Amino acid sequence: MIGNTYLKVCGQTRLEDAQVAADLGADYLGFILYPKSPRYLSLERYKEIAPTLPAGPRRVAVMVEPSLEALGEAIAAGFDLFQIHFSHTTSLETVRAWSGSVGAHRLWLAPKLPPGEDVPADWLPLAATFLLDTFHAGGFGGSGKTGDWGKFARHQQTYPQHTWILAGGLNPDNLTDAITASGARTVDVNSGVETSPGVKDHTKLKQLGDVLAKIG
Ligand SMILES: O=C(O)c1ccccc1NCC(=O)[C@H](O)[C@H](O)COP(=O)(O)O
Repeated sequence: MIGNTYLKVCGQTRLEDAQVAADLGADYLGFILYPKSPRYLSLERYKEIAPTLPAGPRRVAVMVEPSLEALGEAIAAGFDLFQIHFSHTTSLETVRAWSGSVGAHRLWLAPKLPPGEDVPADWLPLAATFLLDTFHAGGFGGSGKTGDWGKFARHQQTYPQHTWILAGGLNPDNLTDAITASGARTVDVNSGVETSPGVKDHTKLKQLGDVLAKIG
């Protein structure tokens, strides 16, 4: 936690970036196990670096519509939390199976919600945490574009028993406005603190830490 805000730094591929994020006070490190992502890290590579990753932050497996087998492999690799991106048309049965597999307390649901669509009430008991990312038709995450901060605020106010994570295009320049407008207590950063996909910009990360400390 930096100030009063929990921080996830996503798209980790390098030990040195994970260390800088941890030194800053990041609560979560995200590893994208999705081959189509430019920040893809194979599970094999994750297992290689896992023993030398900084001890503090919790490790989040970021997956897209995983099979139960793939989810099982991520569980076996020792991740703490499981962030699943998925189409809003995914069946309730599928979401229920993910929840049953990892447990609602370890599941972060990241639905790809088109503008105007809210999180369906049916999904709420299936995960303790929801990550609201920017909708972009061509992909599932890492868009670099900011989303609907008002929609985030409404969900967080309506369902305070859940943890809500704001994602999408956040960077040191817009973070203060984003937190003010959304009321987010947990934020996810990715391309806004990179020099290139999968490579974190240590100067921007430190700037981000300063911004969060100033917000308090
Ligand atoms: O970042 C990706 O490439 C990605 C691809 C597929 C699924 C998820 C992905 N990222 C997950 C995240 O949690 C990102 O941090 C989130 O989408 C925000 O990214 P950005 O807009 O770059 O800040």
